[in-house]
Amino acid sequence: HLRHLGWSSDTLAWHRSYPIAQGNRQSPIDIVSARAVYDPNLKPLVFSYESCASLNISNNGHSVMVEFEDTDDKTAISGGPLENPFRLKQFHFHWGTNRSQGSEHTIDGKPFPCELHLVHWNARKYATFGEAAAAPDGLAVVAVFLEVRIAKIACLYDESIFFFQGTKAQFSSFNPKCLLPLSLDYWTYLGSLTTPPLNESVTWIVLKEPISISEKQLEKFRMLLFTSEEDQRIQMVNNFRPPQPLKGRVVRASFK
Ligand SMILES: CC[C@H](CNC(=O)c1ccc(S(N)(=O)=O)cc1)c1ccc2[nH]ccc2c1
Ligand SMILES: [Zn+2]
Repeated sequence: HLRHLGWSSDTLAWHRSYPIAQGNRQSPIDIVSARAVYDPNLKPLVFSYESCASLNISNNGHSVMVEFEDTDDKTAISGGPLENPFRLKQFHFHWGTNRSQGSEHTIDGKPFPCELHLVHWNARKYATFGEAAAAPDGLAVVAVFLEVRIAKIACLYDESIFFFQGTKAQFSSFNPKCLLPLSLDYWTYLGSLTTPPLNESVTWIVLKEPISISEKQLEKFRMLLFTSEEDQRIQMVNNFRPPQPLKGRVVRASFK
């Protein structure tokens, strides 16, 4: 369990095994809204999540993840900065020990308590997710901020399953459309995976409007564990990478 010195200090050591951690298009970043450039050529985002084929929900050791069947474009995103539809592979979350931290991207230096990532891949150009994850235009991840309000989102957390790393349970026909805010205004920039191997293969699409989560639901995430059954228990919290240098990249906005 020593490997869990705490995610945030781990992230500072990642460059030893993954030198790309100090690359030119790393994620997440702090989005300075005044420096984002409005691009009138950016198209609106289209989420075709109608027929949802969610497969399972699992604790993969660094987040809680819902995986989808991605053998065709039935659950895909198109439009926005993308040339063609990208297929939804999985979604997962990043959160903190308390409300003052947890998200990976920040807006004008402000973090949110939680951030949802909807991970899509370019199945028009690449044969497998793994292949797409290694290509500069292979992945598109939609980031949605979650803020704590007395509201509640569709309960994702099925009490009966996973505390421990490696647990997985059947979780069918969950439609992630209910995880999207009303406004689809977004910022977009070229970046990377925020966990090793940190591949620089992600077109990031960060929605401006957050959705609401209840404190109770956030507490449930914090009950998850990084560790497996036999290990000494370590709470899965603060599984977020801090903002990385922009290195000259421009963030475009789909809205004025
Ligand atoms: C290439 C990495 C991949 C495992 N990692 C991910 O899929 C992933 C996805 C999204 C994010 S985030 N937080 O940026 O949204 C971080 C990591 C991965 C690793 C090994 C593999 N073997 C076959 C396929 C395959 C895929
Ligand atoms: Zn993520």
